[in-house]
Amino acid sequence: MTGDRVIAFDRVGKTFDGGVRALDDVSIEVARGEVLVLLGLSGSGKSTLLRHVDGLQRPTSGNVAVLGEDVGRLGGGGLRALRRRVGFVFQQFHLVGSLTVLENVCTGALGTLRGPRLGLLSYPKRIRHAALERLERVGLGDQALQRADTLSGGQQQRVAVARALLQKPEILLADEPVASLDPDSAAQVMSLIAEIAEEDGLTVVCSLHQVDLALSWGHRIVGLRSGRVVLDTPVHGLSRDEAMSIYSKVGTELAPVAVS
Ligand SMILES: Nc1ncnc2c1ncn2[C@@H]1O[C@H](COP(=O)(O)OP(=O)(O)OP(=O)(O)O)[C@@H](O)[C@H]1O
Repeated sequence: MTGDRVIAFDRVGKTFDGGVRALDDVSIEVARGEVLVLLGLSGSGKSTLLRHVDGLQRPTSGNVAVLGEDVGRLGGGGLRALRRRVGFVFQQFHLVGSLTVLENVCTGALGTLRGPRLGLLSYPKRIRHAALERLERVGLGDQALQRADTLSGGQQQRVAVARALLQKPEILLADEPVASLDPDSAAQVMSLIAEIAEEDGLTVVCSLHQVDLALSWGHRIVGLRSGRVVLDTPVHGLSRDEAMSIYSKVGTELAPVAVS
């Protein structure tokens, strides 16, 4: 790993109230521009790991460093500043269906604006322009003034990606961003994310359940099982069977593979 590392988990453990050990001794580093895909069974800790990157959750033990900040030690102001540099896309797109597509993208700037906003014109012109530019980038410039709930699922997720990109994040977190989409739309959204990552040098950490998409669009796969890293390897040269073995519930644990 070079000095261009933007995320570093050092022996991170997370135990929730009630005793669930969601992350167990997780150490991973992510380089700038890398597209890292998290794979693992439901409940293996993928969402919990993502939520530690922008401080939505804090480790019980170990250390999380993101963009040079020790996330566990950040206070409210520090966390808000970090979150302006880290975009998040979720499985459920979290758009406001009754608002236009463009206004939904504008809401991505709310963290930088004072006071509430009501209506598209309440956003500064520079924000509206930037939002339209992001929409064009995801291929939805023509739909800017449509209600968000008139779009297909794939289109809505592309709006959510545009919203996440509004603040020019350095890291994009995506928690099962294509789980609700049909295979074609899923491939489109993943290809879009990978393309933008490549063009902007954006670092992406994305959880997926679709191994084929992970192999097509990821640079590297980290496999989690019961909160532990059981596979950490570049996608190049990884077979589908090796990737699928993350999901086997029985048998020996896979040895973590060192990443150069
Ligand atoms: N806030 C919480 N309080 C208590 N337990 C939690 C909390 N969040 C997650 N867990 C538990 O931590 C473990 C890991 O959950 P997590 O959501 O990170 O898994 P996941 O791999 O993202 O699953 P999925 O693929 O279903 O989204 C699970 O056992 C889950 O029930």
